[in-house]
Amino acid sequence: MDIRAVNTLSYEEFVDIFGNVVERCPLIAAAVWSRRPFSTFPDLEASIAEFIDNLPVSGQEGILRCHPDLAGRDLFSGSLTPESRGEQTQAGLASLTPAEESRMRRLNAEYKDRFGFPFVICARMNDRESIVQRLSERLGSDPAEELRRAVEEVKKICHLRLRDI
Ligand SMILES: NC(=O)N[C@H]1NC(=O)NC1=O
Repeated sequence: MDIRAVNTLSYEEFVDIFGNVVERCPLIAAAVWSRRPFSTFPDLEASIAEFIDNLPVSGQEGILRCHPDLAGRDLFSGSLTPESRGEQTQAGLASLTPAEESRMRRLNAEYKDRFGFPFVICARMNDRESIVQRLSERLGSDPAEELRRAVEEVKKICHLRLRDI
C-alpha cells in the first residue's frame, strides 16, 4: 500500500488496516487518522510514536497491558491476534521445551508482579534465548526506566507491523 492510498482511507478503513499496529489498541489508529495527510510511512510511524509519548503514564501502562504474555496460555489456546502469533512463532516461542515454557511462565509472572504490566519485547528482533535473557535482566530495572524501555519495544513492534502493511 502506498502513502497516497493511505491518505484517502476513511477512518473505518484506516482502523481496519492499521488498528493492530499497536497490539489490541485500535484507539491509536483512530486517533492518528486525524493527523493525515502523511507524507511518508515514517511520518505515519512518527505520528503514532508521538501519540504514545504524549500519553500519561497510566495510558502507556494501559498499552502494555493490552499485550499478551510471550509464550503464555493464549499462544497455546489459539486466542492471539494473527500478528502476535506470527511474531511469537518466528521467535521460536511456539516450540519451547516444557522446562523453558515453565521458566518463561515463572519469569513473566514475577515481572508482572513487580511492574504491574506484562513483559513486552519485539519478538521478531530476538530469539527464544535472547527473550529469556532480556526478561531476566529487565526484572531488575528501575520501574520508570522499565516503562520507557517497554514503550520503545512497542514502537519496534509497530515499525515491523507497518512495514508488513
Ligand atoms: N508480550 C509481548 O512482548 N508481546 C508482543 N511482542 C511481540 O513481538 N508481539 C507481541 O504480541
